[in-house]
Amino acid sequence: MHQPSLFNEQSSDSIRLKDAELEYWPVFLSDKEAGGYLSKLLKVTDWQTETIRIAGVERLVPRLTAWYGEPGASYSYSGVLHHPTAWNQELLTLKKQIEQCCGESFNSALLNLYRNGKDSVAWHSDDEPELGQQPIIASLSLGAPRSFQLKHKKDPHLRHKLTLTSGSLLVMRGDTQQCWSHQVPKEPAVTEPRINITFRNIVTNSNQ
Ligand SMILES: O=C(O)CCC(=O)C(=O)O
Ligand SMILES: [Fe+2]
Repeated sequence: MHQPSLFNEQSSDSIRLKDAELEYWPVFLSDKEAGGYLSKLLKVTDWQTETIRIAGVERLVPRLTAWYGEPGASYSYSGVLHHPTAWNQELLTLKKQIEQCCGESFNSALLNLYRNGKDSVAWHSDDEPELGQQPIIASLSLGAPRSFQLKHKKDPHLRHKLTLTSGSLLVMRGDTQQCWSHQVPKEPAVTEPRINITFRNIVTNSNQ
């Protein structure tokens, strides 16, 4: 289904999956705009190397991460509490554009840098209590196209795969996080970097 958006010229596709609400804008930003943001954010972002503990063993997370947002939008993942870095101009501009497009507001963003195809994110859902009951997550991709896979938690044969291209926007709503997991698998043939930014709304004392 191809629907023109009310707010910009780009059109979005609804991805029809049981127990999920997914909307995909293949060209939210032009190639040129996306390339500009990619090179700027590669440079200015406060990239961190995180560790996670799996079965008692500390391991490096196979990507770099950064957490931005309003003061107070703290978020714990992998057992660590993250305080946000203040928004920069690029992220504020993107946040505004995305908010207008999808009619939601966000107070924080998680940035992931996949340096090449050896970097990845394993199966998970973004269902931390700080994100509220039915989290709305807007995921912007810049750089190398990567595969994004979804798997139904109760019906694991139900799967879906899409390629997130540079400048694309994927919005996940409703029961998507509760009912589905997602991952970005390793793709050894990919040599170029990719940044993914997920805009999120952390429930804080002032906005609940
Ligand atoms: O890189 C992506 O497309 C997804 C990242 C992701 O799932 C996350 O940050 O929670
Ligand atoms: Fe995620």
